[in-house]
Amino acid sequence: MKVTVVGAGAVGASCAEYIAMKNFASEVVLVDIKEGFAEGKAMDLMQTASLNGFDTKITGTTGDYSKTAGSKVAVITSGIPRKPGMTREELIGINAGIVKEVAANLVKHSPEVIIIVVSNPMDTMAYLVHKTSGLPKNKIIGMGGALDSARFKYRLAEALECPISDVDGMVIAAHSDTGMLPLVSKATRNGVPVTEFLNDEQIAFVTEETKVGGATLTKLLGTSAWYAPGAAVSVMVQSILCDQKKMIPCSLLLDGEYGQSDICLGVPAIIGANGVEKIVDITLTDAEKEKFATAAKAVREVNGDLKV
Ligand SMILES: NC(=O)c1ccc[n+]([C@@H]2O[C@H](COP(=O)([O-])OP(=O)(O)OC[C@H]3O[C@@H](n4cnc5c(N)ncnc54)[C@H](O)[C@@H]3O)[C@@H](O)[C@H]2O)c1
Ligand SMILES: O=C(O)C[C@H](O)C(=O)O
Repeated sequence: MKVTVVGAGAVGASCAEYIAMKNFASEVVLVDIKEGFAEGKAMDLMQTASLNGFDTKITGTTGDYSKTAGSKVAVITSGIPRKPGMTREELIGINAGIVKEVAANLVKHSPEVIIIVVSNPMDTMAYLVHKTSGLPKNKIIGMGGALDSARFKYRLAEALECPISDVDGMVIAAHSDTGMLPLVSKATRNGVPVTEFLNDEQIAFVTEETKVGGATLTKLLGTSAWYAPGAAVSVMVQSILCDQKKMIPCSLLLDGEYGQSDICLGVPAIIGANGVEKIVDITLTDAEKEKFATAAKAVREVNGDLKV
């Protein structure tokens, strides 16, 4: 099955690379606006195929969406990333126009496509695609929670001084420095709540470092991260293409779930061949419910800046 990745920059190329390396898609089409850039990235990646042992065909195009026709999944990574000191929300002015136009082009050539939105501010960009693309709500999925949960597990393993494969945990709510909600109450090491091993100070550290995970990397790299974002997208694409029905926190259009409507926010969902198969309703503590509502309020304010 064919996957399109729009934006052949840092994140887009990383998505294509991880998808190809996992060998579950027949073709990945990279699209970029910069002349020759997607073609060059595709050729470079294809020259890793014999070395890395994959058969996925990677092609590139400068803006020719006819080459994306018949895509089962399309990933939108086009747009600008933040620089150190910026918030993701500051990117809305440039990225909203790009995301809206890209989504329209994708749907024109692949009316049945499932879109994964990556460009920031992601929750608002996912909402924009819902408002403008005409796709049903199960076919628009924002990527944030998969990445933020991976960062949560990284910080938990560091604090627990244990292998990452020992830990489990999930981050929901907004993909923003302040609106992320790492679910400490549900995080475990081999099924044992992490609260049995970590004190309040350690938990506060893990929580805060998870929330500012993207900002920390942006400060270190001078631009935002790409390896873990690409890997997170590849997990979501695989769950769709292989109908794995994995439970992944994603930014989805809510219609009463978690007390919110007409907004995209990170919630656990079953991701399979139909895109969003089901939003999973989990019990939150009162404090978590309050934080979820506060995150929703902030995202609503950003959504208010959209001209839709
Ligand atoms: N949701 C997440 O978890 C997450 C994670 C990492 C990055 N991001 C976001 O992803 C976006 C991309 O980040 P990056 O580091 O890859 O940036 P980048 O600058 O490396 O790549 C972006 C690419 O988009 C291309 N582009 C711009 N306008 C386009 C258009 N109209 N059509 C096709 N291509 C177009 C650019 O030419 C560029 O190659 C940013 O908005 C960033 O904030 C989100
Ligand atoms: O931090 C960013 O701006 C990019 C992305 O949202 C991330 O979390 O890595």
